[in-house]
Order: sequence, then structure tokens, then C-alpha cells
Amino acid sequence: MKNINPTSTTAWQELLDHYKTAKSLNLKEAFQNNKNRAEELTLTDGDFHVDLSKNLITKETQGKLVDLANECRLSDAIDSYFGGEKINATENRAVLHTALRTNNTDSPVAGNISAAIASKEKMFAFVDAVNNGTITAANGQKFNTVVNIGIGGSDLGPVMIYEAMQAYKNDLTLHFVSNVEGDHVEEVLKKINPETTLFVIVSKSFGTQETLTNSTTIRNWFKEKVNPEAVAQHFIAVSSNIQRAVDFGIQEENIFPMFDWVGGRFSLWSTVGMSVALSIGSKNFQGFLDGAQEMDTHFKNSSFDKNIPVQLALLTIWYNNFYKAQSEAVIPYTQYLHRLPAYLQQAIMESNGKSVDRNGDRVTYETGNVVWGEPGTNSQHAFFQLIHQGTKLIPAQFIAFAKAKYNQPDHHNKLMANFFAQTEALMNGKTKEEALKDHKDSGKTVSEIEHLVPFQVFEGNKPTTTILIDELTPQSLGKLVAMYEHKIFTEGVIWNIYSYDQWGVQLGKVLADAILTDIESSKSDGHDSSTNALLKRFYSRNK
Ligand SMILES: O=P(O)(O)OC[C@H]1O[C@](O)(CO)[C@@H](O)[C@@H]1O
Repeated sequence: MKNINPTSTTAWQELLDHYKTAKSLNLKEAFQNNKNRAEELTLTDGDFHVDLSKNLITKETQGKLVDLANECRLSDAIDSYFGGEKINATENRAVLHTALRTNNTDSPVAGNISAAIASKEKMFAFVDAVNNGTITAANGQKFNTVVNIGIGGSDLGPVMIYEAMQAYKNDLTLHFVSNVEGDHVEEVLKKINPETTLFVIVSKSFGTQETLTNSTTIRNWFKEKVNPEAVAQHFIAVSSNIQRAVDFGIQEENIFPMFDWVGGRFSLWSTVGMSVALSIGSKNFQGFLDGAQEMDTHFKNSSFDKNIPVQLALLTIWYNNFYKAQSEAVIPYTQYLHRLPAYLQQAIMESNGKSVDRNGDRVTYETGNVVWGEPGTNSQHAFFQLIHQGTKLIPAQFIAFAKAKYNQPDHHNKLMANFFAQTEALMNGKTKEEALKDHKDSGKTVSEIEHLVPFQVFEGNKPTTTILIDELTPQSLGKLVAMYEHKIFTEGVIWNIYSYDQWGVQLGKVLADAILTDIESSKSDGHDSSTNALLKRFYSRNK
């Protein structure tokens, strides 16, 4: 991929100029002045309807942002991405999670795709055998519980999908142990019957402190509760480090390989999805992969002005680098997606939280957007106040599904009414005149009304993107997640950063190991005075 500093492009300079006038865009007026605005700024792809029209852009802004993508050679970068070039340059690896969801071996990465298909088939054979009772617990009973032991990409993706796919799950109950906190593991062990539980250790490296600590604790507990011989039937592993998994005591046939060309936070399509596949079955898991493939095709083949991930990425760049917005919100209007923001936090912030460009130089512009969110309508009763009336600009993506899973029209209509009302209200705000009108016949005095009205005026003009999808299914979920993956990729290309390493996280791991050695010998004098004092306090109170 070419290393192009985005700020040195003509398009960037033109966007800076354009911003000077564009920043006074009033959305309400823009809609009044152009009856076709919604149509002109809406993108569709099958079951996805993505309305960008309530954003602080015009067709001209969109054109200039597309120029930026072209100058940053996004097309070439997409070819390198799908073509298996080692775009994770600092780790000398290709980035081929897209190869996990295609059956088309007529591709420059046919070898990777064939390996992915073989690994998927092994996973599906296991899943089917557990689900139909061919593979059983050591006592011959059917497994009724699965515990996924993993962290980061080996946890957040599977949890998010499991929660999202509740309407598709079979009678297996899943639990997730991720945090190294002993209380987390204890709380899960309290709930399960080891005799009928399958433990899935998920660790690409099989070297992550949290996962190995939890796995060891659970294995010891299991040996005591059941018997040591039964470990072979109750513990399986997903890893790219087969030897370490074998050394841990997993039978080689029960190790499901991962590939080094799939990054942890993009691995939910691989054998990392084992627990989820067990719970929703291989057919639904295949639907999830098929949906992602649909988005891959859309991303590869659509022109940038009609390309959903590209347009979403360009909006992030517009707000982040020109409006200087500090964060963006993702608000799914369904409880099923309550873990989507947490999942996206890793995918987005671990990928694009970088301050060094591809030449190894400190960037001179903002990268990596902060992302956060919670489901609507709950979030309306929590942080929406700040989006409506705070001082910060928080562009928000609103996601909803036209069709609900259960026939509860009263609930669904109310949910959707809120979904539509919020983006409209964020855009329109409330003028002084409208606020005054609300007090008509209220019985309040003029001075009481005048005192209240300034607090009840909303500036409006708050940007939102509406993503309306037909229905939450394995297919549409896969498509949605892939949409964000390609958005992340596009942002990384334009910011000229490496999106697929995570050296900052590695540093945290090393530092924690060093302090652990101190804690194990109750040492508290090797650090700064704050850390030394905190360690002392910890020793004195942890009794
Ligand atoms: O699957 P592993 O190797 O245990 O790693 C877990 C997670 O740790 C990280 O390396 C850093 O948090 C993630 O990228 C990864 O998903």
C-alpha cells in the first residue's frame, strides 16, 4: 500500500477550504431547500438502507471526501487487502478475515480460502456432532452448557453474537469467562454442572495471561468435581499455537486451528466462533458468514459514492479531522445488540488508536475515533441529554430493524417511533418560539416562563446516520459487522496508519507481568511514589 499523508493531498486542502463554509450548514434548512436530500444521500444494498442525509454534509462535501479516498489510493488498498498482501506490515502478516467467509476459491488467496474452508468444515462437524448428541460428555449425557474462556477478540465477538442471536439459539446455554478476576470465574462456576459442560479455550496465541489463568483454574476445579480423565472430553481449544494447546493438555484432534492472517479482533468468523456456532448451529453460523460476504462484495464492487463502509468512514474523517469531534456514538435500537458497542470499541479503537504513520513518523492530525453507545430506548434515559444539549459534537449512528423477532406490534411501534423521533429531534432541535408555545395555558407567569425557556431551547443540527435493516438475522448481523470492519479499514488507509497491529496492548501485558513479580514478593519500593503507596495500601487491606 502507498504511504500517502492525507493532509498533503489536494483533496484535504479543498476540504479545509470547504469546511469554512460547510460548517454553517443548517440541516433543517438543507431539507427545506432540497426536497430530494434524503434520496440523494441514502445508500442501499439489499436489506440495508443507510440514510446519511441527517449529516452535516452536502453532495459537494461527499464529492470532496471521495476525492480524498481516491488520492489516498483506496482502490489499490482494497485490492491489497482482499489480495492477501501483508498489509499488517509491522507483524509481517496478511489480513484475510474476508477469506473466512467465501467459498470462491477462484481468487489470488485460494490457498488461504481452502485452508479456511477445511477449518470451518472441521468446526461444523464438531458442532453438528455435539448438537445431535454423537459427541457427548464423559458420562454419556448430552452437553447442555458451553463455557467460552478467552479475552479481547476471543471473547467480545462471540459474546456479542451470542447475545444478538438469542432468537436463533438452541438449548445449549453459553457462559463467558474473560476477566482475570477470580470472582468472575467463581460466579460462572457457581452456575454450571461440570458433568454436562464443554469448555472452549479460545486463544490465538495460547499465551494470554487472563485466558491461561482462567483455563488452569477451571481445569483444576473440573478435575476435582468430575475426574482428571474426563478433561480430554470436556476441554477443547481454538488456537494458532497448537503446541501450547497440546502442552496444556488438550487432545490434538480437539484443537481447532486459527490462522496468523486473521487478527484477534476480526476472528469471530473463524473457529473463534466455535461457542456461538454450537449455540446457533452450523446452518445459522453459515448464514452469518454469508451476510459478511454480501458486504464484502458490496465494498469491493461499489463506487465510493455508493459504498456504505466507505461513506461511513469518510463521515468519521469529516467529523474527526475537520469538525474535531472527539467521539461517535453507536445506538442500536434493539436489546439483542447490547454488546455491539463494546465489540466495536475493540475493533475500532484497537485498530485505529495509532499515532505513528506508515513511514514511522508521528502523525500531525487526529486519528482513531472514540466509540461508545448503548441500546435505545434505554440510552435516551441515560446519556442522550448530553447529545441533545451538551457542548460536544457527537455524531451518532442509529441502527434498527424494520421487523421484530416476536409479534409485539405495540412494543415495536413504540420502539421505532422513538428511533425515528430521536434523529428528527436531534436535527430540528427546539426554537425559543416552540419552547414558548409549550407554556401556553400552563398557568405560569411571564417571568416564570422567561426564566425557564433558555433551558428548554435545543440548538439542534446534531448529525446522525440512520441504518435501517429489514430484520436481525444471522445474515444481516454478519453484514453489519463486516460493514464496520471495512469502515475501520478505510479509515486506516486514509489516516495512513497500520490498523492491524496493537503494540500498545502488548506494552500493558509486559508491565503487568513486572508488577505481578513485585506483588508476589510483597515488594513496594521499585516504582514511583504513587505506585509504591498504592501497592502498600493494597498489601495492608488485602487481608
Ligand atoms: O486470542 P489471544 O491470543 O488470547 O489474544 C486475546 C486478545 O489480546 C489482544 O492481543 C490484545 O488485547 C487482542 O488483539 C486479542 O484479541
